[in-house]
Amino acid sequence: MSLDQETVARVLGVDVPPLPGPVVAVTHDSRAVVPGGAFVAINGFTSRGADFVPQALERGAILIVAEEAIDGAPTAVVPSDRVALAALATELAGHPSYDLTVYGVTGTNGKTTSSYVLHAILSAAYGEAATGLMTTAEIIVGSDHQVAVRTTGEAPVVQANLARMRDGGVQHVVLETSSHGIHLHRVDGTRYAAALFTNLTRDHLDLHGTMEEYYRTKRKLFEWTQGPKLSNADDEWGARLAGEIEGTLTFGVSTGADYRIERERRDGTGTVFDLVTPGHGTVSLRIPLLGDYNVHNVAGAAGIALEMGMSPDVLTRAVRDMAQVPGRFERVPAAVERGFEVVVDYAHTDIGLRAVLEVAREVAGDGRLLCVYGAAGARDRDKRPKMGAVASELADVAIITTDDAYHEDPQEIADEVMAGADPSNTRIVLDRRAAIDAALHDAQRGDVVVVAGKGHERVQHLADGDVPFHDVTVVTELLTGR
Ligand SMILES: CC(=O)N[C@H]1[C@@H](OP(=O)(O)OP(=O)(O)OC[C@H]2O[C@@H](n3ccc(=O)[nH]c3=O)[C@H](O)[C@@H]2O)O[C@H](CO)[C@@H](O)[C@@H]1O[C@H](C)C(=O)N[C@@H](C)C(=O)N[C@H](CCC(=O)O)C(=O)O
Ligand SMILES: Nc1ncnc2c1ncn2[C@@H]1O[C@H](COP(=O)(O)OP(=O)(O)OP(=O)(O)O)[C@@H](O)[C@H]1O
Repeated sequence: MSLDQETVARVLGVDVPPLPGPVVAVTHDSRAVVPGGAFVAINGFTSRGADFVPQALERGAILIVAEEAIDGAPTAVVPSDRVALAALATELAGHPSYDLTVYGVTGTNGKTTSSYVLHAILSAAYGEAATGLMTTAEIIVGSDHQVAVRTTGEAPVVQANLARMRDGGVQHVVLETSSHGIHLHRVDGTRYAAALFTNLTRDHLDLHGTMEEYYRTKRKLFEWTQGPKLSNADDEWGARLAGEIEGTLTFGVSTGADYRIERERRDGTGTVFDLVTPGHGTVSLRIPLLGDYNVHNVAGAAGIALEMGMSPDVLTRAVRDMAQVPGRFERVPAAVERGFEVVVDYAHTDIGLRAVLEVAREVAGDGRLLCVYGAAGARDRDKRPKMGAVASELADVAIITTDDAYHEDPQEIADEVMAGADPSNTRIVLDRRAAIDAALHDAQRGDVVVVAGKGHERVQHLADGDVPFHDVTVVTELLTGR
């Protein structure tokens, strides 16, 4: 689709300079401009889009959109660059969300897992070809899986993917919606048919300033959604959300929850629990996932599915048979043959690490728990010693290694983690492959090895550049000698 000058002016609500032809595409990145495209020059956190206008023009941009006039460039001056980006991207894509049923999932933790669970239920109900998923880990369109870059991509990415889904025959889409996505207008123009809120804990305050602002940002998703809305009754902010947004139902173990979790218990490699529902009585669910938090993730997704008219039978089958979520307590099959477990998990904070190690400790039973982990560079240094303390407390053997160090020195990061650790059960092996190898050599029958921090990710970001690295692949290679 392309947009003539009149349409661009209508969509942006401002005057647009004469154009040599229709606008065929829009982007916020000068490096991605195509001839006949529009470039939205965003005033970013670190650089000014205006500085990239010459490059955009060189690449064939016919329109610049910015919050201020730019000398020598055909500019439409708009009140908000990011709002304009989303408006043009949505119009160019033909408002795809209006032809789809979009399920939004938000919250600090559990978004990706809940999104995968909901996607599994939708696939069981409507068929794989009719379902799509956009998460931190993957973008799935029918049977096509692609590794994702952002949780919620920039508006042109979100809209292009929704359009691709619509054009490919998809009808039901789960859209993991981060607070960055909402705050930075990446999902403006997207119509949500249903919304799920998992929980809210301290995070991303660099962007939102206060917890109150962080909460209000997430709440917008519920303000936009016309259809079923479900929130976590066991979470302070989730309970508040249900009280503030009319028509919001709740899930959780709390007595008053509309979808109530009861009789949760471990069952071999999974968990069994009852979901007491408002419309379908008690539904017994068996899930191949461990940990209380996953029972919450499944309960939320299940509640949304039932509210959207899916049957308890489909739901029960779907969650029983669901595949592993990439990088979330993902068990590596090659280890099982050796008589121990290797679990790859995305936990990259002290809270996440504690959650995963507690579950792994239960799985290990009388066996030992080994943990390979590290802290990322370029962000939140406070958590480093805390991660060290948690790993020493819960694991028998802890190996600190390199995560995404970015521009920082991996040794210095490791030393900061070590400062909180107990040196009697912790050592540093900076090379991530060597650290994993050391843990695998040490592991014996009945032990559990947790490789934490990078989950589904396929790249390690280091000062010298990006290096391909995928924990599950590396573990498999080391175990099978390939
Ligand atoms: C903190 C944050 O969200 N930053 C976003 C912000 O970056 P920024 O303002 O620093 O951008 P900038 O580098 O100053 O550049 C300004 C503009 O110049 C453009 N540019 C830049 C260089 C160039 O050569 N040409 C060019 O046109 C950039 O595309 C950008 O539009 O605007 C950029 C584009 O508009 C985003 O890509 C970028 O996301 C960065 C990459 C990021 O890491 N975001 C993370 C924190 C994020 O969004 N995470 C959430 C998940 C959170 C969670 O749940 O854990 C997510 O949804 O993924
Ligand atoms: N409901 C939950 N409550 C608390 N912790 C959780 C919950 N679900 C998952 N976790 C922990 O957080 C980690 C990340 O889970 P998940 O990817 O589902 O969350 P997320 O919100 O999508 O986070 P991200 O956007 O960073 O991927 C898991 O590996 C697990 O350790």
